[in-house]
Amino acid sequence: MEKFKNVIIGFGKGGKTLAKKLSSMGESVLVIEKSKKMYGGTCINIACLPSKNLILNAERGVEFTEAINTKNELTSFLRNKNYHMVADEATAQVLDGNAKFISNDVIEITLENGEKVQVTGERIFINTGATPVIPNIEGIKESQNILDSTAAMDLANLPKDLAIIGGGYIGLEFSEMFRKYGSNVTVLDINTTFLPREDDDVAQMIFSDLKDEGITFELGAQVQKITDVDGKSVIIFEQDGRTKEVKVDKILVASGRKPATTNLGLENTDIKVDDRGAVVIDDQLKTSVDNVWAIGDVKGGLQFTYISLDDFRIIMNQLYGDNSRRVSDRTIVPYSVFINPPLSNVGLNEKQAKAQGKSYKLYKQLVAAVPKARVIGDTRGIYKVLVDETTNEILGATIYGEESHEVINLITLAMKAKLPYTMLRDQIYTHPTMAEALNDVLK
Ligand SMILES: Cc1cc2nc3c(=O)[nH]c(=O)nc-3n(C[C@H](O)[C@H](O)[C@H](O)COP(=O)(O)OP(=O)(O)OC[C@H]3O[C@@H](n4cnc5c(N)ncnc54)[C@H](O)[C@@H]3O)c2cc1C
Ligand SMILES: NC(=O)c1ccc[n+]([C@@H]2O[C@H](COP(=O)([O-])OP(=O)(O)OC[C@H]3O[C@@H](n4cnc5c(N)ncnc54)[C@H](O)[C@@H]3O)[C@@H](O)[C@H]2O)c1
Repeated sequence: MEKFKNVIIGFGKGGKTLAKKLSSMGESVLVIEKSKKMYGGTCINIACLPSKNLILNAERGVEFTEAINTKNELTSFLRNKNYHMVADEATAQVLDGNAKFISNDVIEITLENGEKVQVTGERIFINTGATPVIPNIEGIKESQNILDSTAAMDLANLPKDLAIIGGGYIGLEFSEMFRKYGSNVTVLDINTTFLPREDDDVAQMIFSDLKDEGITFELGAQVQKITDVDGKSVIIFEQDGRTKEVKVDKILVASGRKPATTNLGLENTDIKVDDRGAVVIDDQLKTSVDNVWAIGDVKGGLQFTYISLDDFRIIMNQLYGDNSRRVSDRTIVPYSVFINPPLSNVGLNEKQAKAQGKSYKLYKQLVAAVPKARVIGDTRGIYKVLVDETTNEILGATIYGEESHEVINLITLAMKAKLPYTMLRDQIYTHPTMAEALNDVLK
């Protein structure tokens, strides 16, 4: 049985970065990836980058099938680049196959031709990502019109009528994207509140803007049954005690993603998983077995590419650094939902600050007051920044507005560096930019 210093299961963000780093240091590294179409992992092939490319091209008015072709060219370029980034290292190897633990330190790989090989690793890293949750709805398995986000980005034709089950990250980003390409879109969410974690005023603005774009929302919708009729699908759902239905060409299921641990053979090991199937880790990403770590979505918690990348940093710091990094020191994590304009957040919003009993000063301003928003021609949205009354440090910010996905990183930096909010207020910014709004917002 071949032994490697490092075995990485799954070509995910953290894993590939680790593979590149460790092999460039001369260590032997084996990366096992079950699909040739997934070299480089989820983000570049079927998630962040293709979806944002499609979202942008929808904004630019590109026709749907042309946009899908452009997206395919992009992913194929990135896949090839990512493969070579690892495989071209002298001490690294990429093996195509499905990996499964058969003991704490032995992994069996089923190759494409059905042949099985076993390897062992001095260190093993699980980086298998997450897969869509398919809710238990009558008829969902039988319907020919069900899509996950991957299939939705590979459609040959634009669906005239599209339903989306789930109004979270994927549901919102895809609803707007398909609407812009020309589909009639209905979003069904089981929750009665739209974006329940966001402040009510922000959620209300987004809700009204998306509805103005022509998207239909059915909140508090309990989907009961899906039936295919003449090539279309009828979705029956309960809402406020009434039975309703919607007939569509395709149904995108976007009701969450769960850690990819099924069929990984973890039952053959002492690696613990929680009741949601996530690999249980300690504060340094170690599993319950010595020398086995988990990276990225597979360990549960926040599902973002940049979290997987930061997992890589924690592991490198442990193996070759001063061993100071911990998962629990990752307290300031921003996010952006790439609707248009984007919604971005870092730290506490008002709802959370109130729930925690924090006293805060609130600075807020409508995007309409920002010159750059006029230049862009989209004045929708709001800036909200919460400041600690005693320390003057920023507790959190929500920006719904053009380029918020860039501006939020500036605020994140200020929070991380524990800068007083006055530093951002009095900063010299280039003009015209959305960032310069902080001069006025924080007054
Ligand atoms: C549509 C969509 C849009 C998203 N947009 C964003 C965004 O804008 N920004 C953001 O930060 N995040 C976004 N995310 C989330 C982001 O994609 C994930 O958090 C991130 O890709 C997780 O990376 P990872 O390192 O956990 O592993 P992944 O990149 O998921 O890699 C796991 C790899 O393991 C392989 N694998 C699985 N099981 C096995 C096995 N048994 N043997 C061998 N190989 C195996 C898989 O084929 C896969 O290539 C999005 C997700 C989706 C679905
Ligand atoms: N911009 C980004 O960073 C980005 C973009 C896309 C995805 N992602 C990541 O991918 C993950 C998965 O995205 P997602 O949108 O699938 O999950 P999500 O958790 O964001 O949203 C799931 C939604 O589905 C609803 N839901 C659940 N079960 C339902 C049911 N039976 N019927 C109707 N509605 C139901 C929930 O109420 C929720 O609103 C996210 O958690 C996020 O971390 C990130």
